[in-house]
Amino acid sequence: MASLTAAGRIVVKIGSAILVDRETGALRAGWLTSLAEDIAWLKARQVDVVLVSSGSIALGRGVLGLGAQDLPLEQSQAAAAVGQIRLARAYEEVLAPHGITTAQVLVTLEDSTDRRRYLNSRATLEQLLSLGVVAIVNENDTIATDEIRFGDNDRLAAQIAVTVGADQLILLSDVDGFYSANPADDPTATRFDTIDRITGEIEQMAGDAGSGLSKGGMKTKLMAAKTATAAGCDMAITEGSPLNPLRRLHDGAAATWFTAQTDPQAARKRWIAAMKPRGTITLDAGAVTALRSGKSLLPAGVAAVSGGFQRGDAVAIADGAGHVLGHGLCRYTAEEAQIIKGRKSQEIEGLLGYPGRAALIHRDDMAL
Ligand SMILES: Nc1ncnc2c1ncn2[C@@H]1O[C@H](COP(=O)(O)OP(=O)(O)O)[C@@H](O)[C@H]1O
Ligand SMILES: N[C@@H](CCC(=O)OP(=O)(O)O)C(=O)O
Repeated sequence: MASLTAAGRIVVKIGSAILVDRETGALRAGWLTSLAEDIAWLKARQVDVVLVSSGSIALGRGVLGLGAQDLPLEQSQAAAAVGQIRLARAYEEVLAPHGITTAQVLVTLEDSTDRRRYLNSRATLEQLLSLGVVAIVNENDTIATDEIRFGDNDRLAAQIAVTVGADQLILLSDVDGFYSANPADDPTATRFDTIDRITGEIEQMAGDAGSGLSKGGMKTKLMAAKTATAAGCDMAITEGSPLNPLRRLHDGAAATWFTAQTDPQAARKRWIAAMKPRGTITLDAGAVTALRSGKSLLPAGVAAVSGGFQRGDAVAIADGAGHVLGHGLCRYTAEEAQIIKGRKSQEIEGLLGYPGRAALIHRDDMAL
């Protein structure tokens, strides 16, 4: 699981606590330089990288002398505005010596819930990736209100990972993984190497953030894991503060990996959809409605058959106007289908000389 260079696309989330020195409120410049080395190393191996970086509020509060206490919303938004410009510049400065161009992308929750905005942000990120640019994504704290905020970059990072179709999401945190209890409070807590399924029991183990600079804690990291893994993306939580954190993870540093869920049924449907159809089955109006409501295709609903397919071949499924609704695997040959089209299931045996199957295309074999 630890191989990062095997991934085509990685989203890396950098938490405030590892980017900003808690004592001084300053950016950890040496560490950021080492992160840039790791990113250049990944990109040299053809891995696309998107960064989701926290730290604007932590940096801004230092510049404005706002102290470490909880800030009212307007003050954290002002701190974010001051800190974000420094944050983006810092990434640009460390990545430019490697010949890497950076971009700043600020998003809000609405950008992922509104389909048009979602498609726009996806297109922009895709364009940046194809140009070799490393996007530095953060929440647009200055315009986000409490109701529409992600509020933590763990979930934002998972959303971005889904948006760009990443293979891996890596959360660089101040802890080296997910423990059976908050290790800051419970020294007997043990770390999970791998979590295949997030159960209620696992959720009970997640506590809040450890440092005053951070927001999410483990609760939001589990939410991120659910989003990412459901979309087929592996997610790791690892200690980010040592130098070269991505190389370390690649070399087997301690981490908790949440494994991507692969839904076999969904994967099968994608496979069917990608198959080249060997013929076309045209439906009558009743069959169109039945298929749309999730039913299998019976011979009675077939109006016409064309092509020369064998049993098990993929066929296009079309409506009476010739619009292709999807693909399916046909359980009969084209010749048999010609014979039984429009007929009731009870008639099949008499027509074909053997009992046959009730469905011409079973709903599990259909991708509409
Ligand atoms: N079950 C747990 N396992 C590990 N850490 C936990 C757990 N529950 C709560 N935590 C706390 O979560 C912190 C990491 O989250 P957070 O402070 O939000 O950091 P980040 O800046 O990386 O988002 C840890 O330092 C730890 O104190
Ligand atoms: N958008 C905020 C992110 C806050 C946040 O999620 O912090 P963290 O828990 O350290 O990842 C900022 O840049 O300060």
